[in-house]
Amino acid sequence: MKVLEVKNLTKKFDGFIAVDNISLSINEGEIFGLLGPNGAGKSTTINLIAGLLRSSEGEIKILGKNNMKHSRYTKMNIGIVPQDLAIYEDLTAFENVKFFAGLYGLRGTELTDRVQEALEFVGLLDMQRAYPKNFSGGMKRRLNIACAIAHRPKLIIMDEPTVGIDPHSRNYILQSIHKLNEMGCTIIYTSHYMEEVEEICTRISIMDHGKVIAEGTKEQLIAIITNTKDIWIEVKSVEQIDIEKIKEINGVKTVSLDKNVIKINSEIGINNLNNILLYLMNQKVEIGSLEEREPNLETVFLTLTGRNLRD
Ligand SMILES: Nc1ncnc2c1ncn2[C@@H]1O[C@H](COP(=O)(O)OP(=O)(O)OP(=O)(O)O)[C@@H](O)[C@H]1O
Repeated sequence: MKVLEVKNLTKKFDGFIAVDNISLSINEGEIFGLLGPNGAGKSTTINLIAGLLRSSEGEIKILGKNNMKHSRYTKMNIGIVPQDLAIYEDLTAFENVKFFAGLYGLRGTELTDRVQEALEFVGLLDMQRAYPKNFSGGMKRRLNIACAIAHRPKLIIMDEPTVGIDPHSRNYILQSIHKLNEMGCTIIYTSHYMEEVEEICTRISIMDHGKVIAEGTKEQLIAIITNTKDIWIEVKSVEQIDIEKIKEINGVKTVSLDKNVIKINSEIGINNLNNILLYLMNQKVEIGSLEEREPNLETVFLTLTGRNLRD
């Protein structure tokens, strides 16, 4: 069953195109990743799906129904974990989840049970009477998730839920996504962290400048650049390096600098390592280490756009 169908979706803000004619189709049970740098249009897409923004063009169907014409039905079936925390500091953890679950029409003991179930799910049941103002960033984020799931939505949308939180909470959140998925929820997960998307998502759309530039499983996306390899060279200093000169070396497809690591994507079958090293030696660059790596989604993004995901 299709949980979400997006057809030719476009959103303009005063003439600026934030989402540019994208189409997506997400099946029940998927953990779908929207990967892209800041400003790619991920949050706008999510706000359109959630019915918080009206599209300029295109159609969105959730569980087969148009999200604007059947807004109550679709809202009942979606849980949104927004990028910016949406919790009330002067309500307890319990009252926060109760407030959001109440908006979905839950009442009485069913409401109390669902609130406690959601708090238990995110590991905050012991803290139900505490006020979130005393919570760590990760705990607030987990409370935000509890608020989004208490009404047991079929589709859960998480907008960069691990930004700025400690590793313990991060792992907790990633594990909870797997658990929600095992319980039958379909998940849309946006991030500009390639590692997370690679780790948890069954299928991924790469967005840039409002467009979907590639879509598939991690393996399918990497197959786009299967005839290449990555060479990472750690150097002591980068001042003497001219990236454009390395790009001119036969077989080199992309070159980027990540602090003091030169990341080169190069065609397989062309032995150009000597030339690359020769260039660096001529520039009197001291080499710390050299590593050949399997390409990952970062390389896919760089190959497709010429830029790093986290520029
Ligand atoms: N209400 C708005 N009015 C005008 N421009 C907007 C509005 N909302 C978003 N934009 C612009 O649309 C583009 C896409 O923004 P969006 O927040 O969807 O990107 P994103 O991929 O979610 O990035 P981030 O991770 O930074 O949130 C950006 O250039 C942003 O400045």
